Amino acid sequence: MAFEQPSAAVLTEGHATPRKASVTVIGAGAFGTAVGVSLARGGHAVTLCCRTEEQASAINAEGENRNYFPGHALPNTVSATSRLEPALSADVVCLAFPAKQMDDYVARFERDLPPDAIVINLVKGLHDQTFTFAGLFAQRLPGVRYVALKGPTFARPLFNAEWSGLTCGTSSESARQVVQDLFRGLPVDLDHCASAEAVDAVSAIKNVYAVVLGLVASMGLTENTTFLLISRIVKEISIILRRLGYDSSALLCHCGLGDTLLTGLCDTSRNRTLGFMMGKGIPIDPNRSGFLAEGSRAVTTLHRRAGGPDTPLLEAVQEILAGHAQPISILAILGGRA
Ligand SMILES: NC(=O)C1=CN([C@@H]2O[C@H](COP(=O)(O)OP(=O)(O)OC[C@H]3O[C@@H](n4cnc5c(N)ncnc54)[C@H](OP(=O)(O)O)[C@@H]3O)[C@@H](O)[C@H]2O)C=CC1
Ligand SMILES: O=C(CO)COP(=O)(O)O
Repeated sequence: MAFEQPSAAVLTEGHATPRKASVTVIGAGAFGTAVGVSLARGGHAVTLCCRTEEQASAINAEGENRNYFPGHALPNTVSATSRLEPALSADVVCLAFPAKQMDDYVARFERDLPPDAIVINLVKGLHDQTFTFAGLFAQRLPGVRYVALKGPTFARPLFNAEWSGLTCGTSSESARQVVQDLFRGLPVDLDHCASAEAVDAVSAIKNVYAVVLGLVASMGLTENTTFLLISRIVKEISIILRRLGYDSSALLCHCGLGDTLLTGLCDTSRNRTLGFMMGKGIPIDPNRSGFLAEGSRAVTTLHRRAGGPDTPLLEAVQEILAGHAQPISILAILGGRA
């Protein structure tokens, strides 16, 4: 599928009338495809960067991403490639791959990404050394205008153009403007947080607590107990954000409470499903292909950096996910006081 790339550097600071942008989305999975399709509907030219040439060729030949959205035609301004380097000169580069791949991609960005690029990070995870990906980019790619774009947004409803909310976490005013221009006219409500670190942190932390809610749901608890748990989860998340020195107002943005509830309460969530299946004693490999439950990985970093006696749910889920405690042990926490 061929299309004309719009000229480079369109959405620049101070531009009076936003023009259409070229957007690269790295990761042609569920969320990368959904975001790419949304932006294409807004008139932008989108390149999906696939892991394999086989997938890229199939998308270009068939006009659909049959691995993730079979039977759904992609807009003709979406194309696919497996060649990363040329795609990095787009106006905007979106990241939508598993968190564990971030170090590899950052190494490639150091080599091939324009130093003042705009990077929109959709990945929800933590980094062993810098904790947030915002911190990683600040350290390794300091010229890059980094945006953490996270929200209560399952891929399929976004793909289906249902109204969704996203938080634009960035300290760059020009990048914020670009994100607003990108989503103009689309069914996406954007709110803003000046701390990309806080947005990154909260969107990874909520995955861990979605596992907790899945565990407890598997034990058939009532509404009261579920919402007691939610109340305690919100307290733990705010304790963690304060302890790490992040702006806890991110909890009130779409990426905070909204995503904690979406992921923790909806069966579509992979993180909640992981907890639910563990609670039921059904063996599940959180690393198996096609089931990306980021909370299972983030929990170790989160626990090491922010765990303490005042975060007993985090302590419990870390032990359970590490195989050191039985899922039922989560119930012992519910009677305690924060
Ligand atoms: N910002 C937001 O609101 C949201 C963010 N997310 C986050 O986005 C990220 C991606 O999630 P999602 O799209 O749902 O996941 P999927 O599993 O649907 O897609 C993952 C993508 O990453 C690729 N991938 C898998 N393994 C590797 C690897 N080793 N190296 C390079 N690429 C790889 C996959 O390629 P292949 O198909 O070849 O396996 C696929 O393109 C996650 O961090 C998730 O938490 C998810 C939903 C909402
Ligand atoms: O982050 C998500 C929705 O906002 C997706 O949640 P899961 O990764 O748990 O499926």
